[in-house]
Amino acid sequence: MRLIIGQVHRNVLALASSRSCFVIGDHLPFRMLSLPRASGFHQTAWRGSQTVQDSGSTLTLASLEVQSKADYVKKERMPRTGGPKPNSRDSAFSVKPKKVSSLDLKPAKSALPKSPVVKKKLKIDEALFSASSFEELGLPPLLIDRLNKEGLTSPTEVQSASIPVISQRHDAVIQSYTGSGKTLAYLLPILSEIGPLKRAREQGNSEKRSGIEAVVVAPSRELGMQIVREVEKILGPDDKRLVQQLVGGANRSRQEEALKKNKPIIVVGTPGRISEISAAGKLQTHNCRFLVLDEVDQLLSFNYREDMHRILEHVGRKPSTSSSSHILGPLARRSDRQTILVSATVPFSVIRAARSWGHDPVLVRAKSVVPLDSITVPRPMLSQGDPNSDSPTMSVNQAAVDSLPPSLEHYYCTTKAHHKVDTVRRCIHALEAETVIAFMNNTKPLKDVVFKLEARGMKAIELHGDLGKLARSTVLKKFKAGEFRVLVTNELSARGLDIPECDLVINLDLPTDSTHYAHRAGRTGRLGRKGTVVSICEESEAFIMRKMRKQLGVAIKPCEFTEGQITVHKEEDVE
Ligand SMILES: Nc1ncnc2c1ncn2[C@@H]1O[C@H](COP(=O)(O)OP(=O)(O)OP(=O)(O)O)[C@@H](O)[C@H]1O
Repeated sequence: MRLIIGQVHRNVLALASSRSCFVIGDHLPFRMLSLPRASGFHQTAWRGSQTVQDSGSTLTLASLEVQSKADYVKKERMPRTGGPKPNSRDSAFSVKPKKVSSLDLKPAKSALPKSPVVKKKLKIDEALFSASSFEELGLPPLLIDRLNKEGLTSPTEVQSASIPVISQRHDAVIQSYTGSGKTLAYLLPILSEIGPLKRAREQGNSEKRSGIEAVVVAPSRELGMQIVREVEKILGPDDKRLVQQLVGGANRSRQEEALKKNKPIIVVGTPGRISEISAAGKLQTHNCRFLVLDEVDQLLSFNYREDMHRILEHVGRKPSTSSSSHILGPLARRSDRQTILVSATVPFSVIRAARSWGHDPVLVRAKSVVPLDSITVPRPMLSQGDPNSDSPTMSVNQAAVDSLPPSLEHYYCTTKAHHKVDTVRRCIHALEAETVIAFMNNTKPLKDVVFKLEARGMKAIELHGDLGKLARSTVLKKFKAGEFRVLVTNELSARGLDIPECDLVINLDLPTDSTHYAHRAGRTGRLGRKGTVVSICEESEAFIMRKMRKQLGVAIKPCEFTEGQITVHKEEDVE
């Protein structure tokens, strides 16, 4: 059976008006952002303070020993005066009907294996694209040429909002749902300023810089390499040596040699490797203008504490000779670099961290830009003492809600543990899924599932941290090329991984919370394509799915797979 994913209806009038009037929150006059009029940059007609939710567990900069302003003004949430709520499903889309991106029309790459599975192309949702063009956003002509050569002709909504803000040198937190184009949302304004495609400066107005000008940090090797490919694609074959990967698991001395020989302008890597090479004195980032933390909420977690501390302390910070900077601490030197924090899930702890960098930081979403100072502590945090209030984790859930692409369908089904693999097979057949990512929590049972799927005639391959870097990239290459139908993996692949053809995500083990659910789910439905998420659990775990449905505010429908069909139950039938 085929699933029919309904078109998202859009409120034409509301959005048309949001394009013509740029209403900024009370705290930030329009001129403060000094954005080019022609940018087509806008926000919804939504005024007053915004609330971003807090995570009790995530580390803040303060806990990384970076001084924080910590001025959490406990403002009551202001009523909205009109226009759609920024995170509402409908408001996540623009109005203008547009042509399908030419990316979909691109011929298959010649590097494919000899007999690849011919997969159907999933249609990109054209509504995800912004009304403004790359030209209107003020990108330099050379950069636009390169984008066009790669089939990128229109910016997405979040790119349209981010590019002018970053070009105006604001520190920014970029939040938008998975697969909405956040990588280019920060790379394009950076590559407008550095490297061979940058905008021409008026004579006498050019800043002389040398060395590394941008550092991008990502939590996994896979995501790091994916960002490197994206930069290489834009720089083009002649200049791709100007980006250097510094991911863990790869040969460190080769990376150090490449830094010396190629003189890159941008490095992309994982926290451990970047800080390791920096500590060894082989990576000079004092002149760096941009520091990007992709998947920032994960990077600020405890695991990365020491490495992130070093990166935040060194990137874009001149070695200090005066004693004053020691007295004043990191805030005294923070204006040297522009800091960009990116994630689909932005808990309040990230907002708090970003505030400590100052430099007019703003929160950028697909249709809104607000100063961070106008964002208040979320309601559950204010009412922690209230015995009737939900726990503070409720606040993390809002971040997860914001990150879910609207084009997804969610289901769950129950089965006995030893029938799970059969259920996976029946699910894939019933949904006619061609590119499936199945998530599990542990590595050992994961290998078992691959073995059982293969034994049932389904091409499956494993991806997890026990594999070396080379093996991991080979697995991904093969899976992307269509040699395997199912990728069985763990949390390693939950963030950032971009496999546009993925039409089904299966949770073979339930994710630990709604944030993990959201990131896993986001591996499908990329760029508004259709996507389905099926969680397979035991009867005794069904309550978790019902709880998650409540927290995420999306319909996660109970279902079963029989005779090649999906049967969707009404919730009352199973409760
Ligand atoms: N303007 C554009 N036109 C066409 N395709 C685009 C455009 N911008 C980005 N894409 C493509 O959209 C896909 C998703 O982009 P990207 O990986 O940056 O999403 P994301 O928002 O960072 O997702 P996640 O939150 O999962 O990391 C990629 O394949 C990317 O090449």
